[in-house]
Amino acid sequence: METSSEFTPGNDFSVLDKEDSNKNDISKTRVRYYMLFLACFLCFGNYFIYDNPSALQTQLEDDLDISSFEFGMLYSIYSFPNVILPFFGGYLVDMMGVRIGIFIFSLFVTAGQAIFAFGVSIKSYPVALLGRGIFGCGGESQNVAQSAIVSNWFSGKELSMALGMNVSISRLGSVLNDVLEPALFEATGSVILGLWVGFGLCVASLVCGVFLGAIDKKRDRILGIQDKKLLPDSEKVKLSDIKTFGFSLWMVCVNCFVVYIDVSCFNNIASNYYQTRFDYSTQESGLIISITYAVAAILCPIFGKLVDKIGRRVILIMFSACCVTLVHVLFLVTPDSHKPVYPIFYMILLGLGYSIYASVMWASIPYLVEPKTIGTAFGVATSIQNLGLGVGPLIVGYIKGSTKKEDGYYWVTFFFVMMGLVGIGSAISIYINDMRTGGVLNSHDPRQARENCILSTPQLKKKVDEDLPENVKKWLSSPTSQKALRQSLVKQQHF
Ligand SMILES: C[C@H](NC(=O)[C@@H](N)CCCCN)C(=O)O
Repeated sequence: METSSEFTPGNDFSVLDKEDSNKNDISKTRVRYYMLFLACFLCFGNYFIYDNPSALQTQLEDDLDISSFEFGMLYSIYSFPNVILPFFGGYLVDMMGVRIGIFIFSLFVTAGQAIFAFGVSIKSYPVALLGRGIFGCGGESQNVAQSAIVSNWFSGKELSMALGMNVSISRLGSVLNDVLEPALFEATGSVILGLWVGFGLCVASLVCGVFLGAIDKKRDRILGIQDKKLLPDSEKVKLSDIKTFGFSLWMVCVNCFVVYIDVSCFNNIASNYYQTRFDYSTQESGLIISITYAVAAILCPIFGKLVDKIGRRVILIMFSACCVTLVHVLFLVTPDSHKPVYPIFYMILLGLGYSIYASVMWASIPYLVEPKTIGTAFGVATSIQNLGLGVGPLIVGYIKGSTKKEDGYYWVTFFFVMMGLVGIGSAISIYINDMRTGGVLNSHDPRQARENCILSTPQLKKKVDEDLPENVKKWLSSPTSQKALRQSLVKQQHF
């Protein structure tokens, strides 16, 4: 971690005066729970509409008269731009401020769904595709902005719980889509109503975003946090800040790439997988695959709270990578048969692994980078995740099409096992690096561990010895002053 900030005693003591304004910090009051409630529903519409096509696949293919490949494009056109966009989305969040980001990305999501629903209602595939593309331009970045604003309001002991709540409520959106869309189609015989319900949910999420922004602005005013546009150049986030990202952050990205291939890419093909290998009907397969996200909706906040208490983030990431890999090993050794029960339990295990992973991995990111680059870091991780979600299905499709054993699914499952092993390996490398750099991720108080680690860097010790006047050195030698200094530096986002 760079420790380049100029240390001048005058600045430092005035910094400590800010302690007073922190007494009025509304993020330390009950207001933060209203904030969390709004943040949780910010992406509800997004998750609901993302899987609209899969819930209505047969009907959409009929209505729009499209092939399976063209149907798949409804997802690809969302994913591929997101290899690039969330990175800039995160950068933009850090540069222009999270509030404007939330508003713009939510507009893209809502407008995208309106165009998609309109395209389907006039039976125009190109218009529907355009709508999915516009949704993609905001979908992932909205998620990045959600994580960034929650990380501003919750830290230390509550961050994982808060991010876990986000995933839980968002994934309820996925589950609601699985249940509601087919039911609305049954009731009306048309897919249009369900798509406009999705639009309505996106508008509701947009409204949550507006209120979220208003509360966040109030906090900034109280704390005297400057508008990003007014910050001096040295404080502004630069694209080159990405160079400050350390080994652990990049390994978390590798880990995210492979684990999400194992969870999400498998989920995309799981319906056909269960029908082909285990003879389940379409509806039965749909119900079985919804188990993963339903389990996640229940467990994510629980694991979030647990990890805030016990820390052990890297161990939990390792454990979840093991669960996910075990699921695919079990699929590999399970022979094809007629409606066996045990593969249902595999989905529960996948749900368990995914819940731990989703509530721990994303929440580890803020502790691996400087506070001013949190948005950029979430953006980079999301871009790399989308790279996996973009190429994963192509690799799976290629393997399935070019091998015969178990209808191509044997080697597909083998591929998932390999990805899982890379997940375990990268988690081990994060563990080793974390141990070498102060055990920040595994600590139950990562902020404190990071502060300790920062003040013990050789560069800072050298700076103190060489540059500071005697009276400041004396002041610095007291533990109380050191604690105050550490807290001030972190609050001032010098680190
Ligand atoms: C928490 C995690 N988030 C993501 O995977 C993001 N890429 C957002 C997905 C948004 C869906 N349209 C997750 O959901 O596991």
